[in-house]
Amino acid sequence: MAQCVAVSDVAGGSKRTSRVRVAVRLRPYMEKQDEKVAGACVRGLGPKSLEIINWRNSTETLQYQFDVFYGEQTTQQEVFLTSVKPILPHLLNGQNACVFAYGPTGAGKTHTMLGTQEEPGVIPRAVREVFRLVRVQEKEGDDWDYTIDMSYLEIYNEKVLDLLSPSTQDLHIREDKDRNILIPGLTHTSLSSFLDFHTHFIPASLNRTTASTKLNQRSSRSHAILLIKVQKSQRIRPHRQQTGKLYLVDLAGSEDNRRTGNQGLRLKESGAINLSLFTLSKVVDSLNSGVGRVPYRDSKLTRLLQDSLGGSAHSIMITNIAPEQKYYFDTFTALNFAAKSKLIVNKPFVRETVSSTESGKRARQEQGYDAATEPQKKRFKERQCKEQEGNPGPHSPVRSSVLSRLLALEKLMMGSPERERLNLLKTVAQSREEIQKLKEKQVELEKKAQVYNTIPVKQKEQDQDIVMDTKKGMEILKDTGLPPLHRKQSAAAKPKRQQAVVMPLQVSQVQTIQPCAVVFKPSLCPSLKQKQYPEVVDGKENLGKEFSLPDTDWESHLDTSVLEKSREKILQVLNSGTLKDLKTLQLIGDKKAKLILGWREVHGQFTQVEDLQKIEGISVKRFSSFIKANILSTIVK
Ligand SMILES: Nc1ncnc2c1ncn2[C@@H]1O[C@H](COP(=O)(O)OP(=O)(O)OP(=O)(O)O)[C@@H](O)[C@H]1O
Repeated sequence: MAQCVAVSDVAGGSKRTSRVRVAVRLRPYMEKQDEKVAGACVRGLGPKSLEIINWRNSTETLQYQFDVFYGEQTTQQEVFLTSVKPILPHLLNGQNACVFAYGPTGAGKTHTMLGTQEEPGVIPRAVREVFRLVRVQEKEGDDWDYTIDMSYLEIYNEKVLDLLSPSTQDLHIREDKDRNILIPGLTHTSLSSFLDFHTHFIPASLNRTTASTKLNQRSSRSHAILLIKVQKSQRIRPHRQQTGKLYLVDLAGSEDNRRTGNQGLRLKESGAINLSLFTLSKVVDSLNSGVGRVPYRDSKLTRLLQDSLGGSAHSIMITNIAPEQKYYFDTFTALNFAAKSKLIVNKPFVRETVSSTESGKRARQEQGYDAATEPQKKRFKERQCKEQEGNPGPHSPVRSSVLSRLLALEKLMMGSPERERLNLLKTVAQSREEIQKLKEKQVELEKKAQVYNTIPVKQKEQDQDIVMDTKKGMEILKDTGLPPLHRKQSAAAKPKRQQAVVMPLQVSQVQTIQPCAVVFKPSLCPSLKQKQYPEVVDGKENLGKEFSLPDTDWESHLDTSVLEKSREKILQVLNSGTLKDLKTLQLIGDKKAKLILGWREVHGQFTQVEDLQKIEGISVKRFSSFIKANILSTIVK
């Protein structure tokens, strides 16, 4: 019978828990030219900390503390030596270990895990080290026989596919009565050396589903999980057996479909990728809070990683991030996810079996799943090694005292709720002030324009000359395409662009929709001014209140640049707004705002405002009311 023995019981030492170590790796800038122009949005502060601009308030930065921070210059060897090598000896003691690379697409996960021939990554280095450790044990002549085997699978579009025996068959994930996770039919290939591993791994890697997206020429479209199993069997009585499993996981990247340019199948793949990563984050949340059911079953990925997260494994998560401004929100999300994962506590335990009739029977049953595909296993059968799945039992309950200590730490790290609230209030107050100033400026300019209309033509011409004299004025006149009088007004009325750059870190400031100085088509100006638009109650879905311009051609009355600007602003709020920001949009109430946040979490950013129609309950008609209400409210305020 399988016995779970706590490490402390085996070693006789003090009770220890092992938490998931979290490392963050920043990849170098890919385009040096871009680096000079835009600058990085994130930077390291020390060997464990980094900072990123706070998008809510660009005068602040958010600082994060992790177990390790690897800057752009960090080599593959340093990553391996400091984060991965230390956990590998546990495999030879019947414990599990897991290394997984997380992060947005194109941030360097595959580089970290697989690397290149010149710069091999974690996978080849770790497998080589496992063989070295086993050889050392064998040389020392202990009482154990060791065997090493591998399985390699990918989760593509929520299907589990065998990469060692490629087929389109979706393998089922089963759980036995001891809550071990099994995959009947998955190939287990015995390995005799590192070279042997290479022979099987390289062609299998080519079976992995990759495709080109706008952001990454060879983007991984699946989660790849390599499983290395070390089994040891005692030669003498009582013939104990231990199994240690090493999971090496290259997760597919979280994707922002606006930037990946995904469509059709790519979009579907992306949906599956984001959904499983979303579930992964829910699992992490649930483990951290220590309450409720942990939703491992909600995705294949989390089901397979069940014993690596919150379970028995010694885990390290390497979060890969990119420095470019265009990755800002992906980086921000990845860092927050990583900060959550840091709070998980794993309690390692040894999986040990004592050879008996019962265990022998069970081992034969499990072997039945994959014996046909393993000719090399015969070599090891000579050593009379019976396979025993080494999956751990139910995940150890996270100790509440540790959790509360860690949660308190998180609170400190992320800033207290009070502080957050004050910051939000400050932002709202600043926005209101800005709106007020813009309104005043607009009134003032309208007055000037009226006075201007009463000035004799000659005087107007002189004034125009003044504008035309300056280069800037020339550009403005050219841009607006309006008669001189209007042009002059619009040029002056253009709101000062808010400084978006904070040196040395830079980020574009996200603004909630604010009234801006707008350019009406001349014919529309008087009519718009006369119209009375109903106030839409802030944060409520006022479906009954419609603007009185006709539904169909209202856009044709507006200048295209104004329309574009308004749409851009709406899109910006949709993609970056908080729940509160979203509720400032016309016709978006609490429910819709939450649906938008949920959609964003799963699918990434909206490519265009029309994407809103993909959200449940937003029909074509409702969308057209939404767009009309929001554009017009921006203009009329
Ligand atoms: N630390 C690094 N040093 C040098 N180049 C790197 C580093 N990290 C990533 N790169 C390069 O950046 C590009 C994207 O990296 P990679 O393919 O590993 O990203 P990814 O996160 O795995 O993306 P996806 O999820 O789309 O597969 C590759 O050309 C890779 O060689």
